[in-house]
Amino acid sequence: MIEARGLTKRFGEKTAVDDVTFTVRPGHVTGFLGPNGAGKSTTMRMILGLDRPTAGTVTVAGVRYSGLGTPLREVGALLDAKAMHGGRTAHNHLLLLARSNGIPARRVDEVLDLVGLRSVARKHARGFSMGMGQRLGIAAALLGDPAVLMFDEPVNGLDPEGILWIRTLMRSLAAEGRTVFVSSHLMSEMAQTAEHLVVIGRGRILADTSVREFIAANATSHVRVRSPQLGELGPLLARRDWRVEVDPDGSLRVYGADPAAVGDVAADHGVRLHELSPVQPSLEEAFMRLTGDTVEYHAGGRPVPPAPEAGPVSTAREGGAPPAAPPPPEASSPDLPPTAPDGTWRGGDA
Ligand SMILES: Nc1ncnc2c1ncn2[C@@H]1O[C@H](COP(=O)(O)OP(=O)(O)OP(=O)(O)O)[C@@H](O)[C@H]1O
Repeated sequence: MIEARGLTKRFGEKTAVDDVTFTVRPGHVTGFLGPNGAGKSTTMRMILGLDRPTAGTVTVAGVRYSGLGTPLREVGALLDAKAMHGGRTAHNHLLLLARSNGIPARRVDEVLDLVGLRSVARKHARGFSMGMGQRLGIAAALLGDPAVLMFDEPVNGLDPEGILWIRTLMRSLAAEGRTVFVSSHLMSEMAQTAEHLVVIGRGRILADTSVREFIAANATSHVRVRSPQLGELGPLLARRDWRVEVDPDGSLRVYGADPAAVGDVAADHGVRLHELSPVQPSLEEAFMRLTGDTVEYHAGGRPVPPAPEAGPVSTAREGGAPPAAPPPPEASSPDLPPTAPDGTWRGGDA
């Protein structure tokens, strides 16, 4: 268990972590999400005693990191896989760590086996690929067989096989009853790995909830519709109590309706459909919606799709408007009547 209470870190004028309180529980993978600069690494560094909190406390198994006699036996962490001594062999690197934490030398071979590095155990780590470096970092984290594990961006730079391996490993470590806390920018990956989320933005907790509840609270399902007669169909759908948006590829998103109801409207008016499919919201969509106005570093890219006006938003939201609506379709098809500036249809008069 990791417990942060009122945890705060200021670097001069900059408040990197701002009065953060959360608990990471054993038995499932907890994802730690936030835009760049949100305060994830600083929080993890404070958990590991690498940064001293300006205020508040954080404990592992009820004890501050500095109070842990043999820390590797309590908490294993992968913060920066490149931070190891490249001049040592993988075996020696782990052996030194084991000795300084009172861990028997035989455990080195066990973890090398576990991460698949046994065959390169006597090679210098400086010659390792990114994936091998990550595996060695994970071997170090597992060395003391700790009940608490933390991984900062563990799948960074890994190939699909490596990503799958880490996902399976994290889930099995959690299934053994360990506390697994992992940060990542890869939403699709987190959606498959984590059951619980702690979301941070500009140093503050934005959400602390299950993945399922997080998606339900911050994004809404819709029906995707493609038709060669969108010019007729769009206004017909918009006359209902549904919100209809046009995607850049010319398909429609219908919020508030189920596919059967949309299909019935089309059939009643003799409109042909080429696609009618329910779309479940993704973790990425929910994350972008919740954190959109906490992002510190923006690229000039396409804004996130909006959820319906009446759609639920997280009660943990710090305030401020949801992210901007998408622009109208770039190239208007002859079959598409004009849309409103927010990309929605104005029903009733087309
Ligand atoms: N040693 C430091 N000195 C000054 N500012 C710092 C220091 N470390 C972090 N910061 C600032 O604190 C904020 C939080 O940084 P942090 O690295 O914790 O964010 P993060 O969520 O891990 O970001 P990323 O996803 O980009 O890794 C940022 O604005 C960062 O510039």
